[in-house]
Amino acid sequence: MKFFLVGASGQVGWQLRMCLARLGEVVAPSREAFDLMQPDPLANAIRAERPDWIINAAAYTGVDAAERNSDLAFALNAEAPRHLAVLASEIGALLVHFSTDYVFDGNNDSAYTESDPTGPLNVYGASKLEGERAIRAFCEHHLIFRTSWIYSRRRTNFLLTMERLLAAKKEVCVVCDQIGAPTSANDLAVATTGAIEHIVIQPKGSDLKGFWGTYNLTCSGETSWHGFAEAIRDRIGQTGLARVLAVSTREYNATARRPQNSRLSNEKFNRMFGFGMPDWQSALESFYQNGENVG
Ligand SMILES: NC(=O)C1=CN([C@@H]2O[C@H](COP(=O)(O)OP(=O)(O)OC[C@H]3O[C@@H](n4cnc5c(N)ncnc54)[C@H](OP(=O)(O)O)[C@@H]3O)[C@@H](O)[C@H]2O)C=CC1
Ligand SMILES: Cc1cn([C@H]2C[C@H](O)[C@@H](COP(=O)(O)OP(=O)(O)O[C@H]3O[C@@H](C)C(=O)[C@@H](O)[C@H]3O)O2)c(=O)[nH]c1=O
Ligand SMILES: [Mg+2]
Repeated sequence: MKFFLVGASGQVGWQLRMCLARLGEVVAPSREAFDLMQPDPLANAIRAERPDWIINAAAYTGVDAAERNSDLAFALNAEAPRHLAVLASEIGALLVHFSTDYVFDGNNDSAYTESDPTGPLNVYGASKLEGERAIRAFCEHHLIFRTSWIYSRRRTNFLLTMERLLAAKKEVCVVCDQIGAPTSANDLAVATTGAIEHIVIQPKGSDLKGFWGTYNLTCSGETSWHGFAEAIRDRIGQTGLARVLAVSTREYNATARRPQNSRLSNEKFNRMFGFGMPDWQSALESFYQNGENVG
């Protein structure tokens, strides 16, 4: 089995490259080999490789920056997935794509299910929603995993920002009124690989139709960004770290609006694939105890 992985240098892509190798050959060209903004070289590379699966872990993930770089966000998060979906259909490949809690407006009282109405509050969320729609429209055999609050040792993420601020400052102000589930890139890659494996091992001739579609996929449980920051501080366990002060979304006043409720129900994924993600606290514990890429 052959996987063509786009975005292998990102948080999720990096972990996927290692996890997917368990199931088959992973072709993961570097950014130098192609740019998602130029669809032709990428299409040629994919046609030449003829992968069984195309995995898209690339995206424009700067949430605040997207507010002023809307064209770039839509090019990478909506146009590029559309090209990949058309191509996947053309060569008969199966397509895996990732989306976000930020497709929702956050006004729900309970955890979002896959069929709840969307309503992005920011450009990043709107561009990701358009990417989802393109994939559904152009490639029937797809898996879209909506995840949230990803952290890893790579690139930029809230955990790395907190580690830096906690060591450098006396006080760090963090919003306490946005609720969601921190999710380790490693756990997400393990679960994605497990889902693919579950499909691949279905008896020959099985109808796979029921598997295709959109799934929430996050660590289980919930906290606020403030709760996450406190947990990070506790896990670091050094003395002399900054205090974590709770502030409201209004007080923090970020550039982009973000949903108050980012909770995603994982019930559909757990039911369809027969396993689930760890809770966010034990995932964070394992991240600090064991590092990434174990187990
Ligand atoms: N980060 C998060 O908290 C969350 C992320 N997601 C989604 O999960 C997926 C993975 O996110 P994450 O791992 O954090 O992303 P990262 O920002 O860590 O990585 C982005 C990847 O996209 C690649 N990329 C960006 N622009 C281009 C381009 N023009 N051509 C080719 N490749 C490009 C980057 O390559 P390069 O190294 O060359 O820049 C990198 O490999 C995305 O779909 C994201 O929307 C969903 C919810 C939460
Ligand atoms: C750095 C920082 C952020 N915050 C707030 C701002 C915001 O409401 C929240 C998170 O801020 P960040 O900018 O770190 O994270 P953000 O870029 O909003 O993270 C999002 O990224 C995209 C890609 C996703 O898909 C989402 O699931 C989510 O992970 O925490 C503080 O309150 N204090 C701080 O010191
Ligand atoms: Mg950010």
